[in-house]
Amino acid sequence: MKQEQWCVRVPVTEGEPTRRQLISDGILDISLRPARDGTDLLFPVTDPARATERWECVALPKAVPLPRHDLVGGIAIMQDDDPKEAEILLASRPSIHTVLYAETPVSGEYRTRKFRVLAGEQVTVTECTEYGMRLKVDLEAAYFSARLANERQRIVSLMEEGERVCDMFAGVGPFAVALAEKAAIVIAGDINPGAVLLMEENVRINHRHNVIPMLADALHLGDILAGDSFDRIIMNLPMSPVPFFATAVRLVRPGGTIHLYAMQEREGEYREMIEKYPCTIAEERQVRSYSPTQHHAVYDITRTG
Ligand SMILES: C[S@@+](CC[C@H](N)C(=O)[O-])C[C@H]1O[C@@H](n2cnc3c(N)ncnc32)[C@H](O)[C@@H]1O
Repeated sequence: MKQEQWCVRVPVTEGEPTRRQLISDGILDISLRPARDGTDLLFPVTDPARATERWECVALPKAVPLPRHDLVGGIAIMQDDDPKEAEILLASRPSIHTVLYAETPVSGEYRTRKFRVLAGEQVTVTECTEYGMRLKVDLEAAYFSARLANERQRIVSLMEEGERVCDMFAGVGPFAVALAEKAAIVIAGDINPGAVLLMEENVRINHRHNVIPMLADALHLGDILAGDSFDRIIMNLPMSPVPFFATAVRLVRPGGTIHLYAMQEREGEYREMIEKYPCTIAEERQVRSYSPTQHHAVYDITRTG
């Protein structure tokens, strides 16, 4: 659609410096495309006093603001229950196949949510990529959050080649598969059979030959893996890690590391509990903020004795 507007005429050779000047003066009309007339360019402006003439310019399509959402592979999870906005979101990128709304918060032993499809395909399954790793997820069947992607890479960077690793709450296997790049072996347990099935698939599609997915209650890992000891333990059950910490200490070798993830309101909240064991805290860091009062923290803990 064409629209008449005040314009500044300049030779094409002066186009770029003029465009920059008009932007810095705050008078370039960005809703219209600059026009060409022979060897001249006409920049639409909002200030008639700076214009040389009126000219017809083509209107640019307006950028549609997208509703707030999280992306996991081809699934967008919207924060509002709004099917009309969901259709806009679905149309915004060809890679989005489904738009979901979470009907419940993350809850229960499996840390899952119930979803309703607002637009697109009736599925909760998708595949995402994280630092080259492919992950098949089913957002309703098993917990998954893409927000720990950087944290997983931090742990990989701390590792030595050939470590023995145990991931006590492995979910669909994002830590296990990522850490397997450097580890000799990763034992990866979860209590949710749906998560373990997806983890097996993720191990396979990423061609890992050193991950053992295991359907197991972490409380029993001390007995299941009796006699084994590990260089590194991942404990990512941030809402309730305390009952499992004794098992983690039992599984890690002296000098080895436990990464304990915890949801906390104040810094150092878990320090006293940790220091009841033969352990020192090498580092405590905030991974991400979770709510106005809580943040997801990680304690890097060394077993001393
Ligand atoms: C917060 S999720 C973390 C999953 C995964 N580590 C990740 O980063 O995506 C916690 C996982 O612990 C599992 N879980 C809960 N209680 C458990 C238990 N007693 N033993 C083993 N796994 C458990 C849940 O099924 C869930 O998959």
